[in-house]
Amino acid sequence: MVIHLKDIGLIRQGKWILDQINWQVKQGEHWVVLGLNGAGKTALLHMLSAYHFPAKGSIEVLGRKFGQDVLGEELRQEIGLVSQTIKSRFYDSDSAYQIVLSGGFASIGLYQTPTDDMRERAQQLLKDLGCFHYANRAYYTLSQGEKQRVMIARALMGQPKLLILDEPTNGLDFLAKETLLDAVEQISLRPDAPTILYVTHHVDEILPIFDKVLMLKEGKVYRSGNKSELLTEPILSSFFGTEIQLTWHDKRPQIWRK
Ligand SMILES: Nc1ncnc2c1ncn2[C@@H]1O[C@H](COP(=O)(O)OP(=O)(O)OP(=O)(O)O)[C@@H](O)[C@H]1O
Repeated sequence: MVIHLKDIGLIRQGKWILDQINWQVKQGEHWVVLGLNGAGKTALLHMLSAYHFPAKGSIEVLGRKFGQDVLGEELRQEIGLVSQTIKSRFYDSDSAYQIVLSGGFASIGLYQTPTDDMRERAQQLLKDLGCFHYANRAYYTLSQGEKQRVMIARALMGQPKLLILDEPTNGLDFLAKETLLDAVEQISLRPDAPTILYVTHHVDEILPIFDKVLMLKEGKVYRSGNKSELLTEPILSSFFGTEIQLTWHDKRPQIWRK
């Protein structure tokens, strides 16, 4: 089991921002976590990465039980997390290559000397993610879409078992978004592919590689399970609280308000 949450509740400032969360992610599955603003998606991800501890329930991630096993840094080395919060912590003057390399040490900034293997791996990842031609450019000179792909390459550097992408297409134009989604698809085909959790509020970003969907609403699991059963007009309409029309193009869903 990659993730096992049993009746999880998380309190912030006296309020249950997550409650009664039951969720199991098995090896080989790729999940989309779908929810509107404020649904609790980021809180859930931070909990999975042991930045937050639940007030109730039990949680196991990558075979580690929270509260029993040693956690924190050790667990985070096995998780590749791409989120706005992480992105804003990088030193702007570092090159794309240095930032990817730093992923091998799970550090912000490069303080240790990378091995030849690490350099080779970083270069290969930059190529795989289509970032090689700007590898030596300072991070701050990159566009949002370029930065985002560098962040994903960095997250893969530590050969994570779990890759969490938190709204990775935020601020990207149509083409940059599609390029990034192509990259996500490619990652799922790698021989060392991690389990991917893709967090979004955009239904059209649910790629065919994602078979499973966790629908979060107001801190609770609205529904979770197979995409084919959950992405229907009645379920999406009641989830979003408005009449939804759903169509599929190339195995990707699109929705409109009726
Ligand atoms: N430290 C905190 N103190 C109080 N409330 C919090 C705290 N952190 C989060 N919340 C609240 O918990 C709820 C869930 O927040 P969260 O950031 O997880 O939502 P989200 O689904 O990621 O939303 P978005 O799509 O807008 O990023 C929100 O109502 C938020 O205001």
